[in-house]
Amino acid sequence: MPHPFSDRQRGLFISVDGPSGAGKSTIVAHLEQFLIADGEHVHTTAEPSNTAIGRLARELTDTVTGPALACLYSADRYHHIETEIRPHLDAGKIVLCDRYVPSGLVMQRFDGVDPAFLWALNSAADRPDLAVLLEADPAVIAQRLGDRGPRNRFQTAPGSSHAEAHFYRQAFDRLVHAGYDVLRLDVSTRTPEQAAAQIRDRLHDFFAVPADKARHAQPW
Ligand SMILES: Nc1ncnc2c1ncn2[C@@H]1O[C@H](COP(=O)(O)OP(=O)(O)OP(=O)(O)O)[C@@H](O)[C@H]1O
Ligand SMILES: Cc1cn([C@H]2C[C@H](O)[C@@H](COP(=O)(O)O)O2)c(=O)[nH]c1=O
Repeated sequence: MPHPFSDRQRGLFISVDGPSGAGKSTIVAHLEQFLIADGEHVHTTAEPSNTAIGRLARELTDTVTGPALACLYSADRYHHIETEIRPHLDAGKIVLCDRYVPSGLVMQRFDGVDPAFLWALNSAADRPDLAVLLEADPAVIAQRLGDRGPRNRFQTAPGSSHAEAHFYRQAFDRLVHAGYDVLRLDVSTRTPEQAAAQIRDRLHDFFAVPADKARHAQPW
């Protein structure tokens, strides 16, 4: 049996992003349960965070647009890193984050914000040990959103699923260029359980790395 993650001196930071309705929250919940069953110490969080800045960002998303909203989300991200993500990593936990930098590179594109500006805002955020990007056929996403109902203004624009898929492809290139370890996972036909199991299997690669040599999330 490989050593449990918890043998590591510092935890692991895993982010999960992807199109609205792709299944991020459902998959993160399954992954958390799998890891807990493996005996790991897990802290699950999300962005926008459950702090004053995060709540403000969520509340203002329908009325504030463009660079102002992008700054609000990145302010929330840096505060979230400082007050929640790093402390739990320092305590040796696996931190699962539902939306992170990739969402910051994608969602504000709907308001026409320059991708270079978005990268400048987000480039100093701690790099996850693994950034999972969910992908799905835009028609499948549109169907899921139709069944569930839109939750934000980004999901109501016609063709939003195709635009979001395009923005995510560009974000993938940016992140890989910046040295992110990215796992792309197509969830068009996988169940959420299958997707979570695949992420857990990918995390097993980290077992093989001795704690003192393990890559830590570093500011980029
Ligand atoms: N792999 C899947 N196959 C079929 N349905 C799924 C799958 N994953 C999620 N769903 C369903 O799609 C809907 C959206 O899932 P979920 O809320 O987890 O997505 P999300 O990416 O977190 O959405 P949002 O970005 O809006 O928060 C839910 O009704 C969920 O049950
Ligand atoms: C991190 C982040 C989030 N958003 C927006 C996108 C959605 O409107 C909400 C999150 O909704 P969820 O159902 O809780 O996933 O926040 C954003 O615009 N930019 C960001 O960086």
